[in-house]
Amino acid sequence: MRNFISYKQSLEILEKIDIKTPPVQKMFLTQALGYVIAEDIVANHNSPEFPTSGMDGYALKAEDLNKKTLKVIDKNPAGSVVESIVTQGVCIKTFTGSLMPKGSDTLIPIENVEVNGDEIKIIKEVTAGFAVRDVAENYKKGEVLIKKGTVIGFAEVGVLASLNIAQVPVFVNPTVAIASTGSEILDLGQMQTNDSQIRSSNHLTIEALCKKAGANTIQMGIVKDDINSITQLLKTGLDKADIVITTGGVSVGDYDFVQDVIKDKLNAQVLFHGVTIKPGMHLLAAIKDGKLIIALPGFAYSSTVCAILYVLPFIYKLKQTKQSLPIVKAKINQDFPRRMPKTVFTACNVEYKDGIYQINFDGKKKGTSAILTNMLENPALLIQEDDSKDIKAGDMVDILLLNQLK
Ligand SMILES: Nc1nc2c(c(=O)[nH]1)N[C@H]1C(S)=C(S)[C@@H](COP(=O)(O)OP(=O)(O)OC[C@H]3O[C@@H](n4cnc5c(N)ncnc54)[C@H](O)[C@@H]3O)O[C@H]1N2
Ligand code: MOO
Repeated sequence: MRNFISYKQSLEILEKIDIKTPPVQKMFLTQALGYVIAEDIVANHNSPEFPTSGMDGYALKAEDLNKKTLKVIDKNPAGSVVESIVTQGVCIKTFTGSLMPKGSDTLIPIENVEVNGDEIKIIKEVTAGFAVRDVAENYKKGEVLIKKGTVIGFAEVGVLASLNIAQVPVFVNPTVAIASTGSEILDLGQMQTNDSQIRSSNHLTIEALCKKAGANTIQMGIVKDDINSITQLLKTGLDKADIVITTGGVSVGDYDFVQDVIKDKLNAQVLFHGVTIKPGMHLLAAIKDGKLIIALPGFAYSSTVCAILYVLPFIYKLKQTKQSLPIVKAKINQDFPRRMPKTVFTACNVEYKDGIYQINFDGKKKGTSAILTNMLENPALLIQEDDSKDIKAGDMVDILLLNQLK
């Protein structure tokens, strides 16, 4: 007899799994986008190192701001260091990004002066210290700029570049092996020989989700409902990957062999088999030699939802990030009664309007868990917890933003 557990319990079990810290590798900065930084990144210098001009203009002493005219004694282009010194009554033409010349403390922009030969007349005053970028305005030597566990995005790339870190220490990404089981499913391009055969989408949907989450993937393709083939496939997956995912063959049919293979052939430790969620009630999670096996149901919507709910958070965990699923509040446009004592995930459309997320079910198809097309365009999943009440139009509800999955 299957011992069903709640969604919450199933998440707790996966959260408790002890995992080894992944190895660290050095990655060229240009290749490091999306990887997870394996060390705190500390500034090894002040930025800027010296007072620097933030505008094009004339560097002078603040005490000279009330002088009628000032003599321009030199030019100070960005990229070179001017030797001349600003003394009383003189200024140096200085540009955005140039170091402030010695003796100066204020930059008067070119728009604020009239130029007559080698003299300037101030026509609009500025305050003392104007347009001078202070030492360490951007960051200070010794400051932790990027914390270990951060996913490298565009801003991290820029900050690492400004620190001249060409090789970034990152964690090796986890590897996920994916296979779909079923004697009725065909891979891309495979010849159809009878009417009951359908194209497999699951192995490719899940590969795409895992790749998006930054995992390396091993696509193992399709295998028939045959105990030996499934056993062999799972063994190969366990050899090569940190997580092995299968789809199909986990419910109660005569040909649902995946569970038997996991339990009896591999002698894996089953963490749970059966969760009170819709879709995905037959989901099975097991551990073998420190590797996680997740056997998802065959239906396309079920396997996709369950991969999002279970596989992605486990990838985040293996990657050592604090990433989590993008769950936010949204306003629902219709009543939505509670249908069953399960945690239910229903596809809806989401838009951000009038400062809040709003959901509706326009054009969403009703039927079995086979309907993957409900996840096209601007989809989200409405989450109804197992102990939740009937939802009323206008209520704020929890949704999972599918287009913001990382
Ligand atoms: N008597 C019962 N029958 C079923 C139950 C049940 O409790 N009692 N549960 C239903 C639910 S809920 C689900 S979910 C499915 C899960 O079954 P399996 O995981 O064993 O999956 P299959 O039977 O292999 O396939 C289900 C369905 O999905 C299609 N499929 C399979 N693989 C793919 C693929 N790679 N890409 C696209 N579509 C796929 C397959 O043809 C079936 O139509 O069981 C219910 N039955
Ligand atoms: O468990 Mo199934 O995934 O509900 O359709």
